Amino acid sequence: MRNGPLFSKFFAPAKVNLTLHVTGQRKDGYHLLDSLVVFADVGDRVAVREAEAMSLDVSGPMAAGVPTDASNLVWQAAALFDRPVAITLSKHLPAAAGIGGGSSDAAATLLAMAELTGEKRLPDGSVELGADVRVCLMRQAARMSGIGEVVEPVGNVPPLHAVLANPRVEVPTPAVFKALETKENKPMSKALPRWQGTKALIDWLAAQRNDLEAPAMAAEPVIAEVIATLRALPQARLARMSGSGATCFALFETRDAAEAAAATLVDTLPGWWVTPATFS
Ligand SMILES: C[C@@](CO)(OP(=O)(O)O)[C@H](O)COP(=O)(O)OP(=O)(O)OC[C@H]1O[C@@H](n2ccc(N)nc2=O)[C@H](O)[C@@H]1O
Ligand SMILES: Nc1ncnc2c1ncn2[C@@H]1O[C@H](COP(=O)(O)OP(=O)(O)O)[C@@H](O)[C@H]1O
Repeated sequence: MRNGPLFSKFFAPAKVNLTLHVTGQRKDGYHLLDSLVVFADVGDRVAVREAEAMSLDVSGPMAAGVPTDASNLVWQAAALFDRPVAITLSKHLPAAAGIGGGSSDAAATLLAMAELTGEKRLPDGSVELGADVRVCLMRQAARMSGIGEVVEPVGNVPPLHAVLANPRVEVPTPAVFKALETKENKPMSKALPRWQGTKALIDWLAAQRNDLEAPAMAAEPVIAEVIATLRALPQARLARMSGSGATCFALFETRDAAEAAAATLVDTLPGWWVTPATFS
């Protein structure tokens, strides 16, 4: 007996680590993090439809190279529900890019499957699909700690206007963590400030870090070029890498400034993936 709709679809927003402090390493090798995470108004799209057998169709401008079999996280997420579905995944985010494509797609699939099946609880194994899946299920600004399993919503993050840029090099997350020299770095302040608007948030962010920037740049020197290029954009207030890279973001005080800067980059660097975005 079915107890949900025949079809369900969810947006899978890009996850952006505004800060990423690596504060230690567990015995099993996983790293302890302290990260302020936000979500963008750009992302992938996932849809699931009841079917006789599992299938996956991957399309969209960033589909090239994304697995179309059971190794895709959307397939693994849907399979946890024990109900065959036809999945369609429209890729707009670059893969292996530090903006959680796989984790956000997995979270969107879990939400779509829960709607389709009428399940109130997510199946065992859901958050183990990836370290970022828990925060991606929340889909709102959050402070993420532990190895990604501790997620607290942060309610007072003012909207941020940004340009996201990726030089189209894939950076494997494990290699970047492995190359990080100092594993024990300072966390963010215990209590986060109550930012009075976008400018105050950007000023505070400027004093925070992404500890994975240095090892990612050592592996892919073009990331330093991306950050320098973003920093030099008119009205850019801050440029930083997200996650383990190679996607970087520049922050602006207005959406108009972000859109104008993105248009300049698209013209001068046609080989890069570039988009204006608003984070919340
Ligand atoms: C670095 C972060 C920051 O948000 O983002 P991305 O660069 O992936 O977007 C995440 O912690 C990544 O999350 P995710 O990409 O889901 O990680 P997983 O697939 O679970 O782990 C990939 C590998 O990264 C390393 N890893 C991941 C998370 C963590 N806290 N410590 C680690 O050392 C481990 O080597 C692990 O095998
Ligand atoms: N739905 C998916 N989208 C992108 N990559 C996926 C997906 N499912 C599995 N992968 C695999 O996961 C790897 C990491 O991709 P992704 O999750 O986008 O990166 P990151 O860990 O940097 O956020 C890719 O190289 C790809 O082979």
